[in-house]
Amino acid sequence: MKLDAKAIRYLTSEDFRVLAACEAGSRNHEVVPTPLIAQLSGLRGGSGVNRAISNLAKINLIAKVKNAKYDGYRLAYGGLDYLALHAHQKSKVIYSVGNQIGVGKESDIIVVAESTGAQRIMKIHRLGRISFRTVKTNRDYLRHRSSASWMYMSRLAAMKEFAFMKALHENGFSVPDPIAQNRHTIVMSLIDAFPLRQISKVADPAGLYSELMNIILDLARYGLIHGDFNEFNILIKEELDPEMKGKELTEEEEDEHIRLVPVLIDFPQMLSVDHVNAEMYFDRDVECIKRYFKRKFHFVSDSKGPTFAEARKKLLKNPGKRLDVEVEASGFSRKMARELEAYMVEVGVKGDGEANGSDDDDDEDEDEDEDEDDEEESGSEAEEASDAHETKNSEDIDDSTKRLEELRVSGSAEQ
Ligand SMILES: Nc1ncnc2c1ncn2[C@@H]1O[C@H](COP(=O)(O)OP(=O)(O)OP(=O)(O)O)[C@@H](O)[C@H]1O
Repeated sequence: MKLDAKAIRYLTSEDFRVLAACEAGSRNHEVVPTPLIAQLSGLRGGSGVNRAISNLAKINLIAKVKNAKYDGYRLAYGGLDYLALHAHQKSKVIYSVGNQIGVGKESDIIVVAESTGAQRIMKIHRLGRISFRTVKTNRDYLRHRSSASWMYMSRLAAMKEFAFMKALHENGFSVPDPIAQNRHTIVMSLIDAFPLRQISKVADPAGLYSELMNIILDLARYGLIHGDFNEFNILIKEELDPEMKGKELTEEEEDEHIRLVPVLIDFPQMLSVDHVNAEMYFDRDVECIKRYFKRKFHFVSDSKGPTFAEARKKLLKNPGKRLDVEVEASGFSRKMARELEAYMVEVGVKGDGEANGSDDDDDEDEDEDEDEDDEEESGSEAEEASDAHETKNSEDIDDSTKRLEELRVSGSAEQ
């Protein structure tokens, strides 16, 4: 399921039309019959369609399936990736594709660039990765689309993440710039930073801790709970104090004037403060930071940390700014939110459900082991991070710049 963009250059506009036809057909066909693909592609003459089909199947963008009644094809993950990439390329959001820098449980994180060479991040949502076989297919939200559900759920996750990132960005929260969304992908600015998980020393843990708690409270003031507020989803940017910029500083002076700026990422599980379990999610976000600071930085705050009641009070003092309501109105409807949530709870995506519960336990064990080494800080947290949370390092990104694959599509000029 890894994205390999190399073959995109050799696809013609005809190939893309057939691929799009396969996508369209799979909305209501488990296996899309070959004649329907031909019809939906709008291409006249069978030979072109057949050539395109065999091309696409050869590079695994579609897969042949023999049904009891007829032969046909289904769109593979790679096919959906190419359709999304092609769309981003046509709208000039992406010009080339570089390294994969992160593999989450439900996403791939890839460095891409626009034509000027400026780097961006593309996040490909892959909700089907935690096999749909674990999901009972008699669920309402899957009943009519059992094979297309990975596509649908991944698209919902991307839509939701983009809508929230946009709302947060517009309201001054420190999040990546949302650039575009297509199908199951979003494109955002690249944050040159490490996840909190990889930061081994913090000069002022109390300061960073209270900043993070303030973010949780600010979100609630805008009607929102992150729902997965943890050391993987908080990137820490190092910024020089504005008044020191442009001055010649020694390394020590520079260290003294560096500020740690948290940038929040990963929003598919965000929820409203009106959610039935809002308090539980709010408390879990707070607890997660408390626990992490204790374990990692041996920091325990004097205060108990914010409560949901306090957050509510803040919200009442600042009525009118409800991003949960704004996002709903912007197109990510309540029905979509429910469908995505039902899926996430069922398969244990994010903080929910049993599957994730056991993950948390694993993480706990792993971190306890780490604790023993903590006195002699190894500084190699990145290597210790689990595969599920493989993360950025600057070398990967530099390396990626050198190896960007251009996305020129042979037929694209005609379109
Ligand atoms: N805009 C960005 N700039 C730089 N790095 C990023 C960006 N977005 C994501 N990353 C990197 O990719 C990693 C995974 O991203 P993210 O948490 O959004 O994916 P995920 O699939 O939800 O992960 P998981 O479910 O495993 O937590 C992050 O920890 C971060 O290191």
